[in-house]
Amino acid sequence: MTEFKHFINGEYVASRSGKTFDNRCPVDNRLIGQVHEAGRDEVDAAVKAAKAALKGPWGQLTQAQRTALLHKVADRINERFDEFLEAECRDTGKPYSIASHIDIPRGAANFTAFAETLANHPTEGFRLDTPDGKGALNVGHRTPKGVIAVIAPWNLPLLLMTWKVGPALACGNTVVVKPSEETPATTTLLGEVMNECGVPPGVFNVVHGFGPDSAGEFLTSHPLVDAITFTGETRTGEAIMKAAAVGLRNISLECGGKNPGIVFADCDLEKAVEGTMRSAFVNCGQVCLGTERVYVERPIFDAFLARMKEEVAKLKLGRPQDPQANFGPLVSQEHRDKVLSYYRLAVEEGATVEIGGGIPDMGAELNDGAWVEPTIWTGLSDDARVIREEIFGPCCHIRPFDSEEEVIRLANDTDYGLAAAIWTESSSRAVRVAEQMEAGIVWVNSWFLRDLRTAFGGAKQSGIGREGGVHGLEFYTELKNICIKL
Ligand SMILES: NC(=O)c1ccc[n+]([C@@H]2O[C@H](COP(=O)([O-])OP(=O)(O)OC[C@H]3O[C@@H](n4cnc5c(N)ncnc54)[C@H](O)[C@@H]3O)[C@@H](O)[C@H]2O)c1
Ligand SMILES: O=C/C=C/C=C(\O)C(=O)O
Repeated sequence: MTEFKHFINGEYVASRSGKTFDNRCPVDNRLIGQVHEAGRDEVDAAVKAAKAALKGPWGQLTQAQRTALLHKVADRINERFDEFLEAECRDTGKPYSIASHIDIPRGAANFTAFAETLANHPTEGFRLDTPDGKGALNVGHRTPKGVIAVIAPWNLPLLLMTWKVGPALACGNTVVVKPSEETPATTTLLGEVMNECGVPPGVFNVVHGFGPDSAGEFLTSHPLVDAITFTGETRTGEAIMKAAAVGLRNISLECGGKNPGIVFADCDLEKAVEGTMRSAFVNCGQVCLGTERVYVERPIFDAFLARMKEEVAKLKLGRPQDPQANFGPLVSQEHRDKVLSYYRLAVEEGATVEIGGGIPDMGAELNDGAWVEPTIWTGLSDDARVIREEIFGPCCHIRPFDSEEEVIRLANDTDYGLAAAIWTESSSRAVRVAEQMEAGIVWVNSWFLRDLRTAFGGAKQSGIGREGGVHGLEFYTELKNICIKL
């Protein structure tokens, strides 16, 4: 039985209260271990350790030394690749075949990419004319923001946590991470890696627990936290924004989506099917950028739907270790209840269930797991809740459209604005439509093709701020202008 402790000031520590909660594997619902739940004491100790570390050896490192240290962290994750893979797949149930080429490599790359990008970013300078003719020089000088609270979700635990810890450390901050209560393993393991690499104590801290009235709330309301970066649901983002208002702390919020896929009749049908399949079903549909609303131009609607159904029927459900498996369970029983409630709601709202819609029979050993069938619906009205609310499961609704104008209106008719995917062989149409999408990220003839130098974030209720590349600098550093009179 594994015990997940907090990682504070370079040491694994238990909760003083002795309070723990169960960690279960969604493949078969077996108990993996016990997770210590942080109270205010542990959160306070972690934040104070992070604050103190800013003034310790970490704060004395040059940018080049920090960059080298973060490369070492990435290398060590890669050396311990199999342990990270095993831990991540045990917590989430996702197939090794997927986590081994997305989650774990990106977990390592998030350290190297941001260390390099941020180390090589020029500073701003302006020469100012003055009445005496001698002038002045303005130089932008960046310093770390301080202690960053990182609140992470469960769908891509290592990837989404390091996506924030990487740039935060590259900029010289210290962090206190609160991983999701569903997925404590890889964040805990990263503590060992930090120690092995010689990252000074207090630079990377982890506290476990839930959100409200638990570690999440204690951390985001702690007065010594200088800024909060969050990935998760929009409603949680609202709570975090309120917590950050006290003391006027900065926030970066990456929240939910209800992303459209737009398939034009002039697309390469096979490419569109392959991409839409991934965008709706990879990671059991638990990707914020995933497509839950698919709009297909009427002349190819029947052909597209038929091909999608064929491909869904071929998805291979199985244990993470099964090399053939490309579809795992949802993250938890609780999340399965939510997704199944939408499966029922879709029928009540008048959907035609084209494929799936229920619980698969996985056999005696796996039937207690959080499995659901990959599902396609048609026939819902545009105001159905299933069309408007984020489900975060392996499902999508496919609807025909007749004109570019109509599909732009439909795609944007949502409170969210995270991502969109457009499938067309016409580059002028692709650009025209992409420019009109109310979304932070638009893919043309692809999906989840990520360049870490680019801006990442959401429009409307999908978030506030942009991270990625140099964009994170605005959040992770304080920009000071130094004006030197000559
Ligand atoms: N935009 C993005 O980049 C992105 C990426 C991945 C996931 N997501 C979104 O995340 C959601 C799924 O993840 P989830 O269910 O873990 O999200 P969630 O909002 O339930 O939880 C995220 C984290 O917030 C913590 N939390 C909850 N309430 C809190 C509070 N009041 N104060 C402080 N912390 C609190 C949780 O314990 C967890 O660690 C989906 O909505 C998905 O779209 C967005
Ligand atoms: O579930 C959401 C996935 C987000 C992906 C990233 O943040 C990324 O690729 O950096």
